[in-house]
Order: sequence, then C-alpha cells, then structure tokens
Amino acid sequence: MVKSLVDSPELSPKTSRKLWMAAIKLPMYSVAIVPIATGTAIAYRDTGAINWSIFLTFLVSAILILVWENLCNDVFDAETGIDVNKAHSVVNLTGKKNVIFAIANICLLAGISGVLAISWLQQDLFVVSAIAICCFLGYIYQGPPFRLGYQGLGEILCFFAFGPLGVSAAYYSQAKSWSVGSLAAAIIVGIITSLILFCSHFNQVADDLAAGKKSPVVRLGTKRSAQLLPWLCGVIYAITIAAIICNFFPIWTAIVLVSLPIAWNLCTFIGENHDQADLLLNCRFIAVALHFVVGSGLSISLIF
Ligand SMILES: C/C(=C\COP(=O)(O)OP(=O)(O)O)CCC[C@H](C)CCC[C@H](C)CCCC(C)C
Ligand SMILES: O=C(O)C1=CC(=O)c2ccccc2C1=O
Repeated sequence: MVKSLVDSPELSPKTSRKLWMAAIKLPMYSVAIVPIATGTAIAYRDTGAINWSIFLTFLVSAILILVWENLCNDVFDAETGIDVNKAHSVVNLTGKKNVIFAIANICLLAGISGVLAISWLQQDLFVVSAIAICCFLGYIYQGPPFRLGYQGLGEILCFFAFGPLGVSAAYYSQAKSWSVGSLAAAIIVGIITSLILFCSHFNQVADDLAAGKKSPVVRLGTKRSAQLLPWLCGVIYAITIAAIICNFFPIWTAIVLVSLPIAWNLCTFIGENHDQADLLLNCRFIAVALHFVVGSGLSISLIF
C-alpha cells in the first residue's frame, strides 16, 4: 500500500500544485505529437493531401498511449521501490496504485481503439501493428518481468518506438506506403526523443544505483555521459544536412538549425553541472524544448 502525499498535512496547496504539474509533465507530451506530425507532413509532401480525421485521431491516440506509458511507469516504479524519493509520482501523490493502473489501461484501450479505427478505415493492418509493437516496447521498458530500462536499454527502445515505428506508422496512415524521406526524418525524431530519456537520467543516478537500475548515465558515469551529449546533438544536425544535400528534405529544412542555441544550452548546462543532481531535475525539459523546435522545424519545412 502506497501512502498518499496528498493527505499529508505538511503539504501546502502551492507545493501540491507544483508536484502535480511535475507529475503530469505536460510539455513531455510533445514527444507523442512530433512523430505523428512529421510522418503526416512527409506524406503531404509526397501525396499533396492530408486526411485530417486520420491525423487528429492518430494524434489523440498517441497522446493517450503516452499517458498509459507514463502512468504505468509510476505504477511499476512504485513496485520496484525506485520512486521512494520521487514526490512527483502520480502513485505517490494519490496513494492509489490500483486506480492509477486502471486509468492507465483505459487510456491504452482508448488509444489502441483510435489506431484500430484508422487501420479499419484503410482496410490494412500496418498502422495498428506498428503501434502495437510501440506499446510492446513501452511495456518491456518498465513492466515485469522485462524491465529493460533497468538494463540501460530504454534509449534504444525509445528510438525505435518514437522514430522508425511511430513516424512510419503516421506516414503510412496518410500515404498507405513507405518512403526513404520518412525514414531519414524518423531517424532524426528517434535520436532526439532518446536524447530526452538520456538527459532525464542525470538527476536520478543515486536512486537508480540504489535500486539496481543501470541507466546509460549510471553505466558511463555522469562526466562521460555529459561529454557524449554534443556528439549526439551533432549527429542530429549532420543527418539533417546530409538529407538536405541528398534531396530527401527541401532546403527549408535548414530551419532546424535555429535550435542550435538550445542544443548549446543543453550541452553546456549538463556539462558544467553533470554531478549536481538537484540542478539537473529540469534539464530534461531543455531536451524537450530542443526536440520540439527540431520536430516543428522538420514538420513545417516539409509541408512547403
Ligand atoms: C516513461 C518513459 C520514461 C520515464 O523513464 P524513467 O523511469 O527513467 O523516469 P521517471 O520514473 O523519473 O519518470 C518513456 C519510455 C519510452 C519507452 C522506451 C517507449 C514508449 C513507447 C510509447 C508507448 C509509444 C508511443 C509512440 C507513439 C508515436 C504512438
Ligand atoms: O518522465 C520522463 O522523464 C519521460 C517521460 C516520457 O514520456 C518520455 C517519452 C520519451 C522520451 C523520454 C521521456 C521521459 O524522459
């Protein structure tokens, strides 16, 4: 039985509101929007048409599936004990693990139903199959008996779910085919989404070590992980430029370079404070901002 923080007398309404905002992490939901928007934008570029009902259904479904993933993350982390010091866990805030698990599964059902409706409309199983695989990857990241995130494999799962699978499914939902351009965009979206997960592990090293979670930051150490960041960002810009040169993307996609100051900020902030867990709690949101600007730049430029 998890003890609820909400009923705690020493928690002021202001602190409680702050904890709820941190637990809900609204900005993080752009990670569900970007692959759908990017896949749809490339399909529009290739076919000249957008089916808005499919786009909106896919968007809402992707958000619901991510709500499932995040609520389950709090449920499963409550079971392993890794979240004992995490006040901004929905399970710790409410103390109602089973209710949260039930809500999570309702969101999953609703999300999968939306994607199933798209497949039914297309009379083709590709979209629902790709998203079912994404959900499977999301489950094995954190759920028993797999918990592959505890072995440091989360970033790889994240790359495939939000990159090649998510973007290709969105492309296919509009174009009913595949394209090399959508694969190049999928790789960029996948890497930058995994970068968010990688950054989110910097402030959790002590809790992860105590619970036996070998995240990439635990495995490499905070210093070497911080040194890796500029290379990861560099790869994103290198693929973008290569895709423009190879004509997979239009010249307008160079607008992605406006995100360079955010990438610089992320790398220097983590580089200077890599072992200061308290300062790094919100560094994942700098990575989210980078993801959002790169993803929006990519999607918008592909429409023109
Ligand atoms: C829940 C995730 C990260 C939280 O990680 P962690 O436990 O380290 O952190 P906190 O406990 O402090 O929050 C994200 C995990 C991503 C996962 C590997 C893949 C998820 C796939 C989604 C279900 C697919 C959605 C794709 C969409 C395009 C339909
Ligand atoms: O809570 C988090 O730190 C994350 C939540 C989430 O949904 C997500 C999705 C994709 C990449 C990273 C993350 C998180 O880090």
